[in-house]
Amino acid sequence: MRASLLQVAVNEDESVHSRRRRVADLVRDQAGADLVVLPELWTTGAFAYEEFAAEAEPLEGPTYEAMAKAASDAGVWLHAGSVPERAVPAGGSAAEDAILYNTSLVFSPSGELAASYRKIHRFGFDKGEAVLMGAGDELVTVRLPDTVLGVATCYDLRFPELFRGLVDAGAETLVVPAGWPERRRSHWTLLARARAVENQSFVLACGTAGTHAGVPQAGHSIVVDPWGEVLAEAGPGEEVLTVDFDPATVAGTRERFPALKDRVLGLDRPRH
Ligand SMILES: O=C(O)CCC(=O)C(=O)O
Repeated sequence: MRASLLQVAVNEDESVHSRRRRVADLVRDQAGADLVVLPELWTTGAFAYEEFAAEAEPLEGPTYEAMAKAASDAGVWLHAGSVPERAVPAGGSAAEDAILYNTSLVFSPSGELAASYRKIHRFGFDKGEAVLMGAGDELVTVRLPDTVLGVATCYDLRFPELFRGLVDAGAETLVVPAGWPERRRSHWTLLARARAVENQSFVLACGTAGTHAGVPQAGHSIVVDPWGEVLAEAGPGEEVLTVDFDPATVAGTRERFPALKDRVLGLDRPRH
């Protein structure tokens, strides 16, 4: 299986509109890949908190439309990274009751929406995304012809129980779009490898490059195999990271080294 991770540079000198067009062309250039992956919030930048409300889109907004078309033009599965989604709860009125979510979109090679995922763990503690956006509450997996994707977003990478849930739901390839900052790059690489080893799964983690809102991005998108070996790693700038991998390695690794079978469940609750 061939995957291309598009490590997009998100800089303020490019408008959201131009970047959307540029990224759609980049996706089209990947015809021949099986899966293309984009980063988190690449339209605005993950740290451009002041842009979220202005650039938020309904689920089927301009990014959805551009990415659905790019996926079908290229004939690829596309994890289109995430967008700031503006959602109006049932019974609410559009302007006042809208909630923003950090929502990932996955398209099939015919341009149909195969899945969407609202980021569960919001980053920022008492500011930024954590206060500006709502939290998702559903785990999402996507069945491709040769593997099952489990999807998570950026800060989710720090929460191993989410990934265990994805593995329990059948995931074999964990896809993590991100806007990870350079100052914590060592955590990014370490956590991507840890999630791969402990879940005996491939990890495809795609970050952004460039600097926005004063936050230099880490780049260094990474693909890790179920044994924790790094198959490919990008540098710091905009880059297309292409890797060929065999999804059957997951079943082989889980069979030869069946650590997942030795799990003791319920340890997250006190016993006494
Ligand atoms: O956990 C981190 O260090 C970075 C997380 C982050 O930047 C995000 O989730 O947007």
